[in-house]
Amino acid sequence: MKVKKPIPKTGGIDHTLTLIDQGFHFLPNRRKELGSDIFETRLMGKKTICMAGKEAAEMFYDNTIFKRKGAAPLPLKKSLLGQGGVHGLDGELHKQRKRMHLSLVTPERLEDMKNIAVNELDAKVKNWENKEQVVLFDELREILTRAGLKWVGVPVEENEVKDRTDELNKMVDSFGGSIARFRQGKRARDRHEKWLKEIIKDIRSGKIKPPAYTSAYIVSNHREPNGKLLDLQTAAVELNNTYRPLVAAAYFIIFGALAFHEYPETFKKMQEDQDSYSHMFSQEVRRFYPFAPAMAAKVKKSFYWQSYHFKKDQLVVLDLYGTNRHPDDWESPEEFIPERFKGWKGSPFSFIPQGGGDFHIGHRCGGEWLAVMVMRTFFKYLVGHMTYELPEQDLTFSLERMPTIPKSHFIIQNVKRTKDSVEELEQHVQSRPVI
Ligand code: HEM
Repeated sequence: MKVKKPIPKTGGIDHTLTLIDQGFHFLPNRRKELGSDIFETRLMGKKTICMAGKEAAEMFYDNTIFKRKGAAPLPLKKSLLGQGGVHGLDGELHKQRKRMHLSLVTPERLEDMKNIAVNELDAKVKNWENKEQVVLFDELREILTRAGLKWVGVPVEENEVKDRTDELNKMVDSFGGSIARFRQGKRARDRHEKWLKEIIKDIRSGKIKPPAYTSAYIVSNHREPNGKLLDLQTAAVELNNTYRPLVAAAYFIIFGALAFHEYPETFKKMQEDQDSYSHMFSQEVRRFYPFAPAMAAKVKKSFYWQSYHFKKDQLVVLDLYGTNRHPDDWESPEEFIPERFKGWKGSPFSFIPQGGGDFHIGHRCGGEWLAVMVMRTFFKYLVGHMTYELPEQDLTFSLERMPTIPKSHFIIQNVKRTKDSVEELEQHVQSRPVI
């Protein structure tokens, strides 16, 4: 007979409101209080095991013992993720769908994205020269929306860009427990999916002909293991999954710009970009600054791990933010040190800002290379292709809000474009693995 070790428990009845209140602090605070990387609590009325650290992540991403069906809360699916998409699939269906997603991010297509995105940025910077002030976060979200839609081959009229940007922003900003933001995110998703469904219909009927290498073409024509096309609703969710998350990179780009300001030595190092500094810096931005707090899965079949019992259908939450800062795996985790990634040979389970483990057979984010590449290119642009000043503003960000961003949204002024072309950035080939 196995000897069961009790999992430490939080007191109280249900901690959903505490989670909403404490945001990124919730899981680390409970772990500290209980002196344990694993604890049991109650969230949204359900008993939930929460855990952090490399070993816990390795177990969490083992899809022979964990499943995603029924794990993500319904509000998250109605606003941020969509219903019926790859995030919630298991087994063969997941593998098949994931292959479709990974087929979209070939090295050539990553380079395409880099070039599209940096040209969109460059075009905007020309306008910024004539503006008194620019709210960088808001502008970046529009730039990435434009770039994402162009890259996936979805046609968008100039007069639609504002609406499409607003919809993606609201979806991405919808998690974290605020009812108002959830409602906005859900309405935005409904509108956006309705628009996408018409486009997919037109692609299927041949009225719109995107190139065969684009997401618009591939997702519209993808067939399920049963040989059928994806139903329209699921196709809209999956097509959206191929560019919506790019908007999340805007959060990290702003945090990188904040790091240039708070750690001025990094600005100079980025200009020199020795030893792929831009890569190390982007990795450290993703490790150090908060975006995705945690992921949820359910136990597929009962098992023991370190003498703790995991019962079938038990809800389990992995602390992504806390794992990226776990003292067992990171030296001085609370310090911003890009050089820690020099020749980094760490574990795919200790550095998990976009999920952990394997891209192909597991749920690790399919857009990680793409996000890092766009981040690197934008950081290089910020230090080498333009100059700007920061006026007085509130650059603090609250760890109680999920997702979070500096309160001022990062205002810049006196913008000058300092190079005539972005050719140098286009030629800087970056599509290398990130893990
Ligand atoms: C900074 C930007 C991004 C962040 C923070 C981010 C974060 C994440 C996270 C936390 C997951 C869930 C991992 C899990 O289920 O355990 C995920 C999954 C996923 N992401 Fe991203 N992501 C980003 C960019 C992208 C981009 C640009 C794309 C597409 C081009 C993308 C496509 C996906 C897909 C398809 C999945 C589902 C993987 C699966 O369930 O197998 N992501 N991402």
